[in-house]
Amino acid sequence: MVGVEKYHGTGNDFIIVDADEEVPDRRAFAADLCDRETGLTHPDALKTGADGILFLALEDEYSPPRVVMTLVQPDGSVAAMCGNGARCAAKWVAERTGADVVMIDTQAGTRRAEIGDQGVTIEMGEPTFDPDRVPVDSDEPLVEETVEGLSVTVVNTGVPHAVAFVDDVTTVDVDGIAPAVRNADVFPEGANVNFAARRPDGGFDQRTFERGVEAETDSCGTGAVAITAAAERLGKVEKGERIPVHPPGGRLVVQLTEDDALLQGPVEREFAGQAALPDSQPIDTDQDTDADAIGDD
Ligand SMILES: N[C@@H](CCC[C@H](N)C(=O)O)C(=O)O
Repeated sequence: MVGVEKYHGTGNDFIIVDADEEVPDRRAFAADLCDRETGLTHPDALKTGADGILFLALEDEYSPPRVVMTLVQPDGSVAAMCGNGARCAAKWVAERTGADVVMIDTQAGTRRAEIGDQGVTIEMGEPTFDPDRVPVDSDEPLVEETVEGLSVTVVNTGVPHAVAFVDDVTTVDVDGIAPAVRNADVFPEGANVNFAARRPDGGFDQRTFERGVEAETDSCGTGAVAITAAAERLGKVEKGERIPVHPPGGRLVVQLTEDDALLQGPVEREFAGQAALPDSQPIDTDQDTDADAIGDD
């Protein structure tokens, strides 16, 4: 059995596993436990399954403490970054160490997180529209360009995102529209697909179809930052403003600075328990289970 905990950030839910646990096949483990019908459940679980598994390697000899975060998604892919996952990881470290600042090592870079009265705030790095860095198969940034019939602005906020501004997110057929955009040839590594609509409070409603989950999720932190960055690029908001972004699972706040983006919101711990390895995964104590042992898909 493997010790697991469950956290969520505005409904984007993650199973957290200490990287010291023996999990020989992380992809199979993620597919098994994240399944929304048959995956991990518990009396205190808000939902069966999860949007991914965070394998966390705590390095508490540092001050502030550091943690190496590896997100394995339900389809077995490893995402370079996850805004809500990183916020959950920061809270997990804070609960173990008492620290209110945590450094999170991700494949997209090291990110600083602060745990406080307003929830967990993470420095997400500077969003980029550079076609080589999103990446997109184009010489120019994609700003209000049509992809598979949808007008999108494309930005990397740790992972690639396409953002479509619409009048009302509630009427969008996300499952009908997003998969073709997510898989469009112009995105060599795929893209997450976001729909955003202006709110009277100056913020945005958000719905996101996530790569790796291959479904709409209740929240996406890198998506909230992508919406705000695209809005700034299009002159809808300004740097320095605190922009409320409302995914179906709650409320996030994004603030763009000259060279960074702050993402803030609540994080909840649901439960701790044990999970069985899939039948094909006998524990082999000789196997390497370092975070690096699993590569990008
Ligand atoms: N939900 C995450 C994003 C996770 C990564 C994404 N699915 C991808 O593969 O790019 C977030 O909160 O940012």
